[in-house]
Amino acid sequence: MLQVAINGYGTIGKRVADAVRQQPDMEVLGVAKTRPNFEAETAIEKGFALYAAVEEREELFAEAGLEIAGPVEDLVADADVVVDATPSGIGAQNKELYEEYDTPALYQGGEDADLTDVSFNARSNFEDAVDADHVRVVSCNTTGLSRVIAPLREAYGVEKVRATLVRRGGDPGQTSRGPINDILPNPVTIPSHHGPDVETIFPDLDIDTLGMKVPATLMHMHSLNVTLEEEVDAADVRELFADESRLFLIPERMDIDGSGKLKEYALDAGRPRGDIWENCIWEESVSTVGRDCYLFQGIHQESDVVPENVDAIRAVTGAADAEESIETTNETLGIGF
Ligand SMILES: NC(=O)C1=CN([C@@H]2O[C@H](COP(=O)(O)OP(=O)(O)OC[C@H]3O[C@@H](n4cnc5c(N)ncnc54)[C@H](OP(=O)(O)O)[C@@H]3O)[C@@H](O)[C@H]2O)C=CC1
Ligand SMILES: O=C(OP(=O)(O)O)[C@H](O)COP(=O)(O)O
Repeated sequence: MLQVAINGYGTIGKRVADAVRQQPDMEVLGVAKTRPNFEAETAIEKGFALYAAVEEREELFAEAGLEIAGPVEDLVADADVVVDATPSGIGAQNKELYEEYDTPALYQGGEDADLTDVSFNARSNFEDAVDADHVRVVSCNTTGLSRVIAPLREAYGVEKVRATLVRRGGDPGQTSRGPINDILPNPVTIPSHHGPDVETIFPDLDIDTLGMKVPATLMHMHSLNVTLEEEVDAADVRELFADESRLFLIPERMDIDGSGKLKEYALDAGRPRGDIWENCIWEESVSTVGRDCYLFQGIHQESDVVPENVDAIRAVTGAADAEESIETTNETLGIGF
């Protein structure tokens, strides 16, 4: 059994912890936090060993009646792999700690690409992360773009990708985020960081991305134009996507017209926290004009990177190959509506 440490138990960390717990070949050794808020309480209620990420704050947990298993150093020392899911920039500060204990580490998309040798997307470059010591699981948006680009490249070749990303302003719990009543070019400079980030997965890809932020919390929305190297019927592209386990083609008959109904569907389907691990591509939007392919997809920012983290754990520990890992992760989490 792989012993997995989760350092940073917030939006991503708590989801990764639950997903790891469902795997037959790994278990959660413990989770680390800096303060005894509601997430610390639920971690304890779920039976996760809770470690103090900052030694001086350990007594705050005792004052709140929460039992601490030890300092984060103990957790890192005893783990086979650590998933760092701390806020952007903190992962870079933690790298020294993981190196000190010689524990392989995964970082999240908020960290700079040059923090690690490998940026990871299970469908696209699992092998690059095999036995690596430091791997960055790319951001929710980059994951969403990579999952679509990989099969298109393999099947038809891709000349150029142009993507406009309509980004949710913040997660549902991020009460300090905005905009509240505006539409922001964000970043206003072009390309947005997403294009170069996708190139960490596909170094020779020609891609331009533009970003915006809107007053929404549920999901991101991508408008994609991919110029292929050959003319293809839209029906063939739809078939290609239908074979991809982490792409959900929303059928017209479902009458799902946006992120709100997608989330409602996920909740109705019994998904934990209403999570949607798959890219949600509107089937009717998949169109071709000559060599240009177009589509709209919704990306659930809080959860699409969760299965990717589980697969990255297997990659860095050499526990399984891509096909086996993706299959196990999909089956255990229930990926595929
Ligand atoms: N949310 C999203 O949509 C996505 C986020 N990401 C990336 O994932 C990473 C984490 O983001 P997210 O989960 O949203 O962030 P959150 O703020 O929700 O969670 C981060 C957690 O880390 C804890 N933390 C803070 N400082 C430390 C520390 N020094 N050591 C250990 N834990 C600490 C915080 O807990 P405490 O209360 O104890 O301070 C908090 O619960 C970022 O790189 C982000 O860019 C990637 C894809 C999507
Ligand atoms: O990695 C994300 O988005 P991004 O790919 O647009 O940077 C996550 O949705 C987190 O974004 P945030 O930096 O707005 O919290």
